[in-house]
Amino acid sequence: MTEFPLDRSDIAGVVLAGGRSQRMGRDKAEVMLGTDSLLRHVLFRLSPQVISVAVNADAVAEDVPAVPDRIPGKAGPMAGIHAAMVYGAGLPAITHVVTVSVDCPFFPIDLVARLAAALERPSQIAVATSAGRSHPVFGLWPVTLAADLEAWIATDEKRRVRDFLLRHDVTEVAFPLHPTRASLLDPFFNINTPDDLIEAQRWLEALRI
Ligand SMILES: Nc1nc2c(ncn2[C@@H]2O[C@H](COP(=O)(O)OP(=O)(O)OP(=O)(O)O)[C@@H](O)[C@H]2O)c(=O)[nH]1
Ligand SMILES: [Mg+2]
Repeated sequence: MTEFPLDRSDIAGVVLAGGRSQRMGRDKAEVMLGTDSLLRHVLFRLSPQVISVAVNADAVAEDVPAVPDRIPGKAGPMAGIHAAMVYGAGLPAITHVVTVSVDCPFFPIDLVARLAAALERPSQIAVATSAGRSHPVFGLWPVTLAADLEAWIATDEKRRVRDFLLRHDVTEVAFPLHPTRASLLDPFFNINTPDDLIEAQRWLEALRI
């Protein structure tokens, strides 16, 4: 039974890194931004926010558990979110998993605290928004939704995270843009291409005091 408010010890974090990185041309988890890989940036941000971390991928270079997809095929990030839910359900005392994407190194340091504070019911999902856009891979998910998500993925329509959310009780949490020395950084800035990586390097510089 979920007790509210949720506490850090109720939540496991899973980094979604199971994509093909086709636009980048090499595994985004291992791409370097400054002196660290994108995966290390994301793990540094996520680890203080949750009781334990894992990575949704077949194998991981860091010393954290790998949580492979359990559903083959074209479910995309939904397969990763499903694997995260099943993983969380198997851990003692975990009621929720938070998912973040390996290609967003600047996500908020209060992501989990704010998503958790927004939840009003055990079955509710919290997702992040910024600048009026929602970021459904940055979600806080009850692990009890795993079977429902698996059944939904198994039907043949086109599957998008947004469509799954439309069928559920969802609360959206708006995060502000982050002031830097240059201009305002969207904390969910997403690195897909080599050009995005160059832009991320500029943001990293702008964030340094
Ligand atoms: N588990 C899993 N995660 C995925 C899959 N496809 C994408 N993702 C994840 O979803 C998030 C957003 O995906 P994209 O930005 O499209 O990343 P990507 O698919 O690796 O990159 P592209 O091949 O260039 O589209 C990333 O965290 C990916 O790792 C998939 O098939 N399985
Ligand atoms: Mg993709």
